[in-house]
Amino acid sequence: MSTNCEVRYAASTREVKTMDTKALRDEFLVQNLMTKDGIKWVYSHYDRYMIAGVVPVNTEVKLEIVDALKADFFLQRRELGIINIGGTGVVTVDGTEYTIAHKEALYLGQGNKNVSFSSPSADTPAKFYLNSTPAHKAYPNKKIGINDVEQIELGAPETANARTLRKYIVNSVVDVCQLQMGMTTIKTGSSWNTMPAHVHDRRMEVYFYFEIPEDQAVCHFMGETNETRHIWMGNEEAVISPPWSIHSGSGTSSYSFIWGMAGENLDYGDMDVCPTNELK
Ligand SMILES: O=C(O)C(=O)C[C@H](O)C(=O)CO
Ligand SMILES: [Zn+2]
Repeated sequence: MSTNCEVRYAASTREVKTMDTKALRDEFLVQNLMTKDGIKWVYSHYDRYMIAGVVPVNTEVKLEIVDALKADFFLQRRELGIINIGGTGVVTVDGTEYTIAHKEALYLGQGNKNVSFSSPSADTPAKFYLNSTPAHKAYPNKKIGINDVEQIELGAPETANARTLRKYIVNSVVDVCQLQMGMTTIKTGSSWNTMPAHVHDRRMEVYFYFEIPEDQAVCHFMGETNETRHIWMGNEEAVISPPWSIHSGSGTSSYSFIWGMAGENLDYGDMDVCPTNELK
């Protein structure tokens, strides 16, 4: 079993304007996240947000401390959101087992010491997507089943942005310090997520794209509204969105993504919408 952690520093708007394709991808794109029998973390200096994937197949995978945290245990000063995009899995937290089915979630508050991930079936392993943020208070752990999520329909076929947005870890569903997570699925025939685009300088965000067919891709848009950039993304890849950046995408097929964010407030609706015809 292995745990590793890559640290990504925060880039400024001035720096990003000068980046070529490789530099942009190295800075913001996160590939090969879903690690079999191990955990790969990316620690972003934007709001000290941590992103990981774990696919327990043959062994139980422990949530191990990483050096970047300089803590006694992983959740000593952090909270953790977990969404399972694979087969049914089990998360064991200080002796309590939570069975997490496909597209169910678990919130773990600050202070939990022993956390591990396992799959009842190696043929259909769980695929846990993990986001973690600094926490100042210990809120109770909570499983979020499919009936607990807040679901809203957005967009329309006429504007190719019809999609279903599901809020899993938001403060109207579960008490949190700063973490918010949810899932958006684009309807067949539509391609755009988060269009009209928005910026929320109060919060950074991370998108994890999945359910992209093998031979298809999503073009993710980022940057300032008058200086946008794009990153082509494949299945089960994540992209870091700085607080000053738009985050939107258009796929060559339908797809889903998990959004996660943290920062100044817990107000999901706090967004500055960018008029579509003013994007450059
Ligand atoms: O499709 C959308 O719109 C989204 O999923 C938007 C994200 O939830 C978001 O950017 C929240 O700030
Ligand atoms: Zn956003």
